[in-house]
Amino acid sequence: MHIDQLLALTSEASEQSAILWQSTHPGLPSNWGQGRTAFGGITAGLIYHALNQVVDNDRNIRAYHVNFIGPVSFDTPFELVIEELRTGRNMSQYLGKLVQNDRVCVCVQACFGVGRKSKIHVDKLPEHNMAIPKKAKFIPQIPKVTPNFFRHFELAIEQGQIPFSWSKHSHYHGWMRFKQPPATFTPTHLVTMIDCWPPAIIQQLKLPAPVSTVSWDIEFVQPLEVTEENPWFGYQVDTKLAVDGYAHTEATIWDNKQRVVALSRQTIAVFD
Ligand SMILES: CCCCCCCCCCCCCCCC(=O)SCCNC(=O)CCNC(=O)[C@H](O)C(C)(C)COP(=O)(O)OP(=O)(O)OC[C@H]1O[C@@H](n2cnc3c(N)ncnc32)[C@H](O)[C@@H]1OP(=O)(O)O
Repeated sequence: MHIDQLLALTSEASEQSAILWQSTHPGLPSNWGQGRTAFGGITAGLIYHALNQVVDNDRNIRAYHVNFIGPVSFDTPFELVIEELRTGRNMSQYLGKLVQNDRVCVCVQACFGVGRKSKIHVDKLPEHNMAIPKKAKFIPQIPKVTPNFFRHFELAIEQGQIPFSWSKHSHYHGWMRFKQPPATFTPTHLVTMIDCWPPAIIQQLKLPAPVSTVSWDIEFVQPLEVTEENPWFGYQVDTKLAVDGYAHTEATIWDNKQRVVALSRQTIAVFD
């Protein structure tokens, strides 16, 4: 099922109180799965989609913190619950939860803010010299090894090796995009897509092993300006530390015009 069809299955947010909204969703098919759970990008993206229904449109997403608390089962309905924690003149902060069978599986704290005039201007954002690819690079679809959700994305890996290849590297450089273009590319699509990269450390494994993102911080440093139907986004990730079964990674995401659109940090649990 295409991402836009999945998003469209979300019910309109019903107001439970002045600060609480709830949407329902009939459940995710297993072809959006990553092992026993739903792909983290789609669950974080669905919460963003629900948030977008209630946030004032004068404010843009600034920071998005996600915790993947427990597995999301396939073909099982869930609720998307949004609570406004505070709205001021400039900023609004929300809590978003994906609740399945009365348990919180994914929890988000999101921070939206209006752009303001400021005398402070610093720009030390990184640049890259990767050329936009003509097409995706081949990644084998191996049953029980390549996660099901992976069929919805295309990657062009420029540096780093494919997962489980006993690589010495702990970084990836490259490009990503949807295999089937979304009707309109929105921040929901960006949130969904960034998580499709293999965690950089799994290229070091000799054999397949379960890996799960447990915590994810995204900072949206500039608003999206999408000018193409299905743009490539640049991605560079490095592992800062991997020890005791946890890896800590830091990534930069560029649009196809070399503008940094997001900075991303993840804590990843590896069960090797
Ligand atoms: C050669 C070419 C290849 C090409 C290939 C290309 C692409 C390759 C891309 C990869 C791309 C991935 C990257 C996506 C990133 C997300 O989308 S991950 C999905 C989002 N994250 C989640 O859903 C995590 C939700 N949280 C949790 O499930 C739990 O809190 C945690 C993180 C597993 C914590 O573990 P815990 O407290 O020990 O929990 P518990 O329920 O007891 O489970 C532990 C067991 O789960 C297993 N487990 C952990 N994660 C999973 C999983 N996803 N599925 C199944 N079992 C799992 C562990 O191995 C462990 O097993 P045992 O050792 O007990 O047998």
